[in-house]
Amino acid sequence: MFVLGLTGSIGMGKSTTAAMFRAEGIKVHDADAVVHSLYRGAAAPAIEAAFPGAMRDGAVDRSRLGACVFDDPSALRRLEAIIHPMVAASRDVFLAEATKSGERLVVLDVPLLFETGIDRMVDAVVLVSAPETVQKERASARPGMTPQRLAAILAKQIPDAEKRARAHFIIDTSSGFAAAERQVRGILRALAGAADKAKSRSEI
Ligand SMILES: CC(C)(COP(=O)(O)OP(=O)(O)OC[C@H]1O[C@@H](n2cnc3c(N)ncnc32)[C@H](O)[C@@H]1O)[C@@H](O)C(=O)NCCC(=O)NCCS
Ligand SMILES: Nc1ncnc2c1ncn2[C@@H]1O[C@H](COP(=O)(O)OP(=O)(O)OP(=O)(O)O)[C@@H](O)[C@H]1O
Repeated sequence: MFVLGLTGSIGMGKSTTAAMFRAEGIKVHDADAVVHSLYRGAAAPAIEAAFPGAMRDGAVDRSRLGACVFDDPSALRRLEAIIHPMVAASRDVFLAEATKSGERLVVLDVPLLFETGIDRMVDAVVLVSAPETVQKERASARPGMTPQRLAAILAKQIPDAEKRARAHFIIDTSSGFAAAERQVRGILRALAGAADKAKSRSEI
C-alpha cells in the first residue's frame, strides 16, 4: 500500500484538497477531524484537567483552547503531549484497516506532517501551497483570527519555502478549484504504478 502524506500551512487549502482526494475514491485519514472528535469524547477529561476553562457544555471549546495555547509555547507543548499520541493511535488503526481491505493508496492528511516527523514515515509528500498574500488573506478570514494570532501560528510552523523544498508534489491552490482537482488527478496518475509496487507499511 502506498502512503501519501498531505500537508500545508494555515489557509493553504489542505482540507479542500483532501476532499478532492476523497472524491477520487481515496481513503483519507484526517488528523484534524480525529482531534475534533477526541475533544468531544476521549480527550475531554485530560484537557479539562490540564486547561481549566477550555471546556463548554462537556466538550472542548477549540477557540477557548486555542486562546490558551497559541500564545503560550509551553501550554501548546502540554496539549501536543496529550493529543499527538492519540492521533498516532488512530492513524495506526486506519493504516491497519486499509492494508487489510486491500487499498492500493491512502492519504494521511496531517497539518504538522513535517513538524512532527511523519514525512519520514510516508512514501511521498504532497504539499498544498499558495502565495503568501493568498494564504494571509484566507487565514485572516477565519473566525477569531487576528494578525497577532496568525503571526504566532505561522511562527510555530516550518516556513512554506522549506516545505516546498522537501515535498515530492506541490499543489498550488491559487488558480482555483478546477486547477487543483487536475493536479490531484495528475498525482494519482503519476503514482498509480508506484502504488502497485509499494512496500508493506506495517512499520508505520
Ligand atoms: C489549539 C486548537 C484547539 C485550535 O483549534 P482551531 O479549530 O481553532 O484551529 P485549527 O486546529 O484549525 O488550527 C489553526 C491553525 O493552527 C495550526 N496548528 C494547530 N495546532 C498546531 C500546533 N500544535 N503547532 C503549530 N500549528 C498548529 C493548524 O495547522 C492550523 O493551520 C487546535 O489547533 C489543536 O487542538 N491543536 C493541537 C493539536 C494539534 O497539534 N493539531 C494538529 C494536527 S495533529
Ligand atoms: N483550489 C482552490 N481554489 C480556490 N480557493 C481555494 C482552493 N482551495 C482552498 N480554497 C479556499 O481557501 C480557503 C482555505 O481552505 P481550507 O479550509 O481547505 O484550508 P486549510 O489549509 O485546511 O486551512 P486551515 O489550516 O486554516 O484549517 C477556503 O476559503 C477555500 O475555499
